[in-house]
Amino acid sequence: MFIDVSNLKKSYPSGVVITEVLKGIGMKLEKREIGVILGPSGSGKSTLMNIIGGIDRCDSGRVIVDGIEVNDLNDDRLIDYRREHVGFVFQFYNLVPDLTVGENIEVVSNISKSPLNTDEVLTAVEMRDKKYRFPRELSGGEQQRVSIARAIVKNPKLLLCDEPTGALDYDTSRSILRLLQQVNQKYGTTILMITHNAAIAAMANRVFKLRSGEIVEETVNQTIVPAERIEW
Ligand SMILES: Nc1ncnc2c1ncn2[C@@H]1O[C@H](COP(=O)(O)OP(=O)(O)OP(=O)(O)O)[C@@H](O)[C@H]1O
Repeated sequence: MFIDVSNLKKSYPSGVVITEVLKGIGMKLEKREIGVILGPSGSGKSTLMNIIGGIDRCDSGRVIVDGIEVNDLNDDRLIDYRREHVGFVFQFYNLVPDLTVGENIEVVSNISKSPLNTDEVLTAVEMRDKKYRFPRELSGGEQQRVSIARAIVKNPKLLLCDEPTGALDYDTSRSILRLLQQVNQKYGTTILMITHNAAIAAMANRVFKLRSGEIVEETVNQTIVPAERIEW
């Protein structure tokens, strides 16, 4: 099992009370699968993803990613884990405005152990011809393509996407989802994606529905729908 989460709990203090945001989550995802997390706002989706990605820590429970017991890592090892194994894509692209597209990717590849070639990933996301542009010269969809290139250049085992199409229009969203499916197939990257859009679940192997910090439904799709055929 590539991702194996069990009995994961996390609370945050809010004022004088402590709110339990994750109430004993269990979930599994196989290597090379795409998993989608659905759930209403505030249900704990980002918290769960951030703990799997080593951005945040759980209070109790276990998170094992490709044999690495993430919850046991000290701070230095957690940084190494994030740097070597996990790519992140967020709703907002977080590109460095003063660097070109190519440079935005190279800042990551320069600190990676076994990076892919910058031109290769730019070609994979169909942005090779925009290598010398600055982020402000790109559309939202193009910026998201660059942020996906930046996430995959380190050749991560795991790509975590938090509402990757949240700021994009319909057609652009579908092209980004198609790109994520291509990355999954081309590089064998396991992908876990948060979305509000239930239609997107059709492109996933497994779908986890989260409500108030609990997984209330898990679906295994027998047929995976290509992103370009998904409509909403
Ligand atoms: N650092 C934090 N400190 C305190 N409370 C937090 C913190 N991070 C998240 N929370 C709370 O935890 C709950 C779950 O937040 P989370 O961001 O995981 O939900 P979500 O399902 O991803 O929501 P959305 O779809 O709106 O992004 C929310 O009530 C939020 O206010």
